Amino acid sequence: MKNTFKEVPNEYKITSLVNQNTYLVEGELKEWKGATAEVYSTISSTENYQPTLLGTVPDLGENEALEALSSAVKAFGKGQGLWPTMKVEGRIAAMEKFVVQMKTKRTEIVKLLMWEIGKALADSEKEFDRTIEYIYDTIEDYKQMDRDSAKFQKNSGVHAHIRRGPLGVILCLGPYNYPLNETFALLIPAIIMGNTTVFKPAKHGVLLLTPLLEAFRNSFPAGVVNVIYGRGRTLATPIMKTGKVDVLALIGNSKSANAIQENHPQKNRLRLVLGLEAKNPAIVLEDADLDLAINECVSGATSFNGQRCTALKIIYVHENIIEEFNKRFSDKVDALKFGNPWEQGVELTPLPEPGKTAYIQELIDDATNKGAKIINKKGGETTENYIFPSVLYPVSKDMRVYEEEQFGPVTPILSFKNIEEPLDDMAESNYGQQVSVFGSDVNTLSPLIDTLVNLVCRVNLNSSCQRGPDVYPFTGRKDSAVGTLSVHDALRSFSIRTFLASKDTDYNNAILKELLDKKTSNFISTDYIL
Ligand SMILES: O=C[C@H](O)COP(=O)(O)O
Repeated sequence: MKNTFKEVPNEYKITSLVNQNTYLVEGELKEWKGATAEVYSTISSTENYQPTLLGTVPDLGENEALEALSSAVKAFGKGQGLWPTMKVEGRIAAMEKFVVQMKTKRTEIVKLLMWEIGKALADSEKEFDRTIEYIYDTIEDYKQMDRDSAKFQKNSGVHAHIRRGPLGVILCLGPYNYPLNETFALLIPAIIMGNTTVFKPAKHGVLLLTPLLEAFRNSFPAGVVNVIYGRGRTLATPIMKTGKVDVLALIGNSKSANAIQENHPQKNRLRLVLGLEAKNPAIVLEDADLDLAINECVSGATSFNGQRCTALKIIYVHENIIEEFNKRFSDKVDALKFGNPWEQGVELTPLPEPGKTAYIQELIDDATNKGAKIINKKGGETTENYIFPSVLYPVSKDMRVYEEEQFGPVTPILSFKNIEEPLDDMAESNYGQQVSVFGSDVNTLSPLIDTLVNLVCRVNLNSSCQRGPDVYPFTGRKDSAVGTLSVHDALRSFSIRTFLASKDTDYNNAILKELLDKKTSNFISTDYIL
């Protein structure tokens, strides 16, 4: 593939470096005078290819990691802190103050999203807007929490008033592919539920948080949000070793999650909220609408270059339609447009991880050495920062691309004769997030869907896999997830149901009435007196 360099339009040029020289602890943006790490984009600003320097971030060490932890521990204050005891209205006001400021940073953040992780303009804007919506929806859901779910023994002689309480100190680690939206899918519900947090952004997609640090600082009480920069393990290891982290919230891979949680001295006490790998399959049945199936499979496998945990990472096609499917799928992949994120109609964009093209090439070499072919014409063509999507067929179980989560532009295809073949593979897989099934006969689909829901957590009928809308539960079986995210579920994942109980006497009832009449009580009131 030719180098497709095009002059960067003025509005998207990097005119000044983002030199982030502070980190956020105890409500203070502390100046850092030690070592820094340079942040590069794999997108070139010049015709002769070279990565573009975007700025620097502090390369913090153990002392600063522990300082951030102490700040969060102090803010939680053994349950007595200002934030965990604050009334619902106070927390909502703080979150609203934050989101109002965040909205003013859209242009700046969208531009950094494009440069830092190569996300196309329209998708970067979508990520920003989706995150704003996520915050507002979270606030609304928080107001309504538990109003429809409390059940207590009637006529027990005891009144119960329910609330959701915080869990304590949360260590949050976000992913590079959604450095804003998925990171905030952890951080926002964790904060609003009254927890205090230490947050380390991903290596790519780190500078785009700079415009938000002041908003974090001035919206929440000191120590509620602490933001540190540096290498994940260097910072997370000493933090976990203290045993003072109550929840590890991470979106990334299970290897990192395991290594980090291992350091906690009382692992049984540590709660986990994890979004991990997936290998979501598409199953294309013989009677599928092929136009629809191919369109959905191409976008499902290639959007954001396959760097989505929800991407279609393996495709099973019935043997009677495999030839036609492969031909049309490959042609459609070859027609995808590669370019810089701000280019009109761009569908494939530079990969932010410099080593990614080599890894994808390894998977391709391994598969082709074992008998698969690259069946699309442009498959495997490279530039300095990209490798064009390869469509591999026939893929077998001894190939790495069958097993590994490629998280990049390569799509393995297998054919099947009996539906038990893909179903058995799914049952044996280490993952269990979602599946897409394409077909039209309800008599076939109905029992199939009944089985699929036992293997994964979301079945997409005649459509590709995705996380949204963000109010839907987002989780997975086996190594794909621990806990559930989404607007509604994350509030529950980051809290515990607690209640105030009192014997049904005139004396208690008088006190309760006064307590609950206070509009700002964290306890949901009379609805729950049974
Ligand atoms: O990387 C995993 C994301 O949760 C994918 O989200 P998405 O389906 O909205 O692209």
